Amino acid sequence: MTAAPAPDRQSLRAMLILLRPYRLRLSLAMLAGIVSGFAMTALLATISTAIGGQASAGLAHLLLAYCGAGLLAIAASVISDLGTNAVGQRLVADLRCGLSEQILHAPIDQLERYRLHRLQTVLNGDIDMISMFAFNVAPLSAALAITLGCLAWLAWLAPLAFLIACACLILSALVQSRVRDKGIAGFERARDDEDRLQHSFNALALGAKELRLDRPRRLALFTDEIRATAQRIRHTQMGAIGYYALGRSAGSLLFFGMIAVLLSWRDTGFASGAVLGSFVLILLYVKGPIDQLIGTLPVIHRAQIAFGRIADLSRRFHSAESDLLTPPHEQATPAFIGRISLRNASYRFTEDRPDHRNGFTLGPVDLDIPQGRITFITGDNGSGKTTLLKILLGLYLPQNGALELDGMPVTDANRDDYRQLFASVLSDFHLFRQITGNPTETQARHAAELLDLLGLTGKVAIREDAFSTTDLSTGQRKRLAFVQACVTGRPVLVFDEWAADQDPAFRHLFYTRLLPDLRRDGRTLIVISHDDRYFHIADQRLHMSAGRIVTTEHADTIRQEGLQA
Ligand SMILES: Nc1ncnc2c1ncn2[C@@H]1O[C@H](COP(=O)(O)OP(=O)(O)OP(=O)(O)O)[C@@H](O)[C@H]1O
Repeated sequence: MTAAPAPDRQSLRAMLILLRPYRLRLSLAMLAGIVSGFAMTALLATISTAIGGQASAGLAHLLLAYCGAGLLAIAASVISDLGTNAVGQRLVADLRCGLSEQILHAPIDQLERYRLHRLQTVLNGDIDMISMFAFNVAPLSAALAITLGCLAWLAWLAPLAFLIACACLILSALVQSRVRDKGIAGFERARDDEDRLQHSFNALALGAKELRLDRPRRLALFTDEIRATAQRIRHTQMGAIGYYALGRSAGSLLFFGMIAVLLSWRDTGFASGAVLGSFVLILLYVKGPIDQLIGTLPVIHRAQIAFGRIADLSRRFHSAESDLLTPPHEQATPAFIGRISLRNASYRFTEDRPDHRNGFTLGPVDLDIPQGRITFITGDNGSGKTTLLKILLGLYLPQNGALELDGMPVTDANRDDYRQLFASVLSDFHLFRQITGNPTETQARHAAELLDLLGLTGKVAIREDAFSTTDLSTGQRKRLAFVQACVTGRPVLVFDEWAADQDPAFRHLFYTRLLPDLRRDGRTLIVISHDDRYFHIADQRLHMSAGRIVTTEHADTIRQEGLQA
């Protein structure tokens, strides 16, 4: 697994790029926050003037200024909060949709390499972090405005005391910047561990049965992975937050020290007692916004990491196909006339698995899948049958050679139309309850017939274009997936070891009735099979070994062999 880039300038840039579409609204919300902050400062100045008795204007004037500033502070703060909330909600919704769009467009092999658990952490954890950040932006701008406004007021009130306060704040900022780097490094390590934890959570949920049966594995998963990672995250986050808390405490110490110094110089005459009183009062008030600014730093830094991860995901998924979400009526599905072919095609897994150190190369392969015929792909485990199937389905792009439909190359421009020719039941299929593409009455009737033939009547019904349930046994689920594939009306049907989970009766039915019926209907069938008893029903058999097609047999030969056997 490759680590994502560090949250340096790159992730800051990623953050700014992702925020770019919202810059106007965000700026307005921040502007409202700044107005609210300055109005609050004006309110404080009015109070300070009243306390110090420095007002040349009358009390009525002061009261008017007080009410005006107060109302403006409240109104601007409400506008700022609502504005930030709107931007935050929109940003999160857009990120969710944008990432889903990217995943729907991502080439399948890139998705497989990225891994499910890492996708889950980005889609959940990182987006949550960004929404937290978004809700902190406007209050942050108000806090900044209050801080700046108060500092300006303090400078006017007592310039010498202001210089002392500035020296103290600069020292405090230096301390904060030292702890920031340590904190960020901790957050980055914790974010890597979040990926690991999600991986373990998936094992927990998906491997529940195996874990219940296997005590050593269960203990290892819980103790060495989940507990160890959760504790490591706890320690790392605590350490990182601890650095921020340390910096904040050092800042507070300096702050209170400064107030003590100022008060102890009260009698040296650098400011009158009343002015000093107002000065300290405002200083104490401004400590709140300053703490808020400092307290939000961890959120900003963690959001920066999250923005970096999202940008990293976008960088990894490169798709040359840009219209996968175009509504169907704008897409022309090509009429399927003849054959699907591979010409000198090869594919290599670019990232080696630990159990396959030298990688796996399929091909070069030359083949033709004739229309309206049954093609079997056979061969040992690991010989490349599923990989070949994924290339034929247009899911993996051959790195060399070409995939052709009726002699015309399948390209980025027409690959998605090409894929719409297929319906499949792959070995790791996902069974959707919804029947795809609003089935017609004839299709629904066909589905009901198939459900009956496959022994599913009484278990599954069709209601409102969906199957009533998918809670079935493994073999039944595969039979239901078969029904799904057949009723789509797609011209090419693909089955990856479909019969492997079926009892002898359904296996027999599949090879001797269902496949021949589909061929009679003009469907083209590509079937991965290990059932040598039924090889004779194929019109063509491609036998694979070590990534190559080593023999291609046609109907006559296959049937002759079948008879001899
Ligand atoms: N995503 C992947 N990344 C790296 N290597 C892979 C990946 N998927 C498959 N392989 C490797 O490619 C080889 C061919 O796998 P494939 O699934 O095509 O074989 P198969 O003939 O369908 O096997 P089986 O009969 O067991 O289903 C295997 O050695 C496998 O380790």
